[in-house]
Amino acid sequence: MTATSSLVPHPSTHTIEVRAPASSANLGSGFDAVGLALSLHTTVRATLTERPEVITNLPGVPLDETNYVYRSARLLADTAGKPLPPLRLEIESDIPLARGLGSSAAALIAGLVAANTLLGEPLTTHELLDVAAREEGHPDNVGACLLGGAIIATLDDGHVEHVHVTPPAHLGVLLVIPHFELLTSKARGVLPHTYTRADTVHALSHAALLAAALTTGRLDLLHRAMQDRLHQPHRAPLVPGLTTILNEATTHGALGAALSGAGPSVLCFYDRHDDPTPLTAFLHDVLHREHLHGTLRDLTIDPNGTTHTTPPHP
Ligand SMILES: Nc1ncnc2c1ncn2[C@@H]1O[C@H](COP(=O)(O)OP(=O)(O)OP(=O)(O)O)[C@@H](O)[C@H]1O
Ligand SMILES: N[C@@H](CCO)C(=O)O
Repeated sequence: MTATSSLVPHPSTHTIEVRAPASSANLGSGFDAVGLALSLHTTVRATLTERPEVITNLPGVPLDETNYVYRSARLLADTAGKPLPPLRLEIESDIPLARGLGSSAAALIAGLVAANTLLGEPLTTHELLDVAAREEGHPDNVGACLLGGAIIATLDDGHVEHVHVTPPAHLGVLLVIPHFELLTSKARGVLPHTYTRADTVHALSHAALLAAALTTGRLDLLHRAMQDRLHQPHRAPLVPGLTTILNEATTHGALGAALSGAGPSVLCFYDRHDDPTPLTAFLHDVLHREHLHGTLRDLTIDPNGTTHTTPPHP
């Protein structure tokens, strides 16, 4: 069922509920190229209405049309060349903001998908991915959020090419989520503008190995493949405990460790066939030693990506 061009809502399509997952970008060496969808979610219920309205459980985000979800819906309408009718947005999220877990990508994708559905699906899924990647500047978080599982992607001239990977079911994800925010803009601001040839060769060889490890399910390669010199060493001063976790997590049972996205969360992969107790004890110990308040979460990989449903009409 499509919305009419006069935007008079059809009773069955005037509300749409979109569920978008969290994501962890980079996985070490896949800077701006690799993303993994995780089992935390932002849910947006969007309704065509008389006046713009935003309701949310998130602290500190705008409650008007400047809200990022609303701006994303407008971006979709502008890209499709259609007017956006006033929306009521009910946003609920358990993705903590500015922790390297793709909260902004989930907000962006949820707004794009909600508006695309309400306006009669003018854009294909791949076009949505292109719009989202152009908006964020990189395809890693938005690709994983939209498609689920893991994504390996490039962004050239505004267009994404990607390979979608379903990681093995026994790949476990432990996350240290510090109780402080780190804006992506700040964590990108500390990165150098140029790199040596040695660092460039290190980066491309490890990113290639990471892509191969993910696509073939070679979990034994993750630790080596996730090694990175492009961003993590430069961001380490912003994230207490990061260097210790990167250097020592595998000796406590991790398959590999990385800064999650732009941080400050830190991700450890582990094998669900193994007992994670030594790894969780180590991570708690790092938090304690660094006097860092944070939460340890054992998450699963979201295989579905962003989904939408039309709730029953009251
Ligand atoms: N559901 C939402 N509604 C409105 N604004 C949001 C929402 N989710 C995120 N944002 C905005 O995005 C900002 C966080 O974006 P930022 O890119 O810095 O971090 P992140 O996406 O959580 O982490 P990363 O990109 O490293 O994975 C928040 O401070 C807030 O302004
Ligand atoms: N690839 C991005 C993810 C955060 O948006 C970065 O590390 O800056």
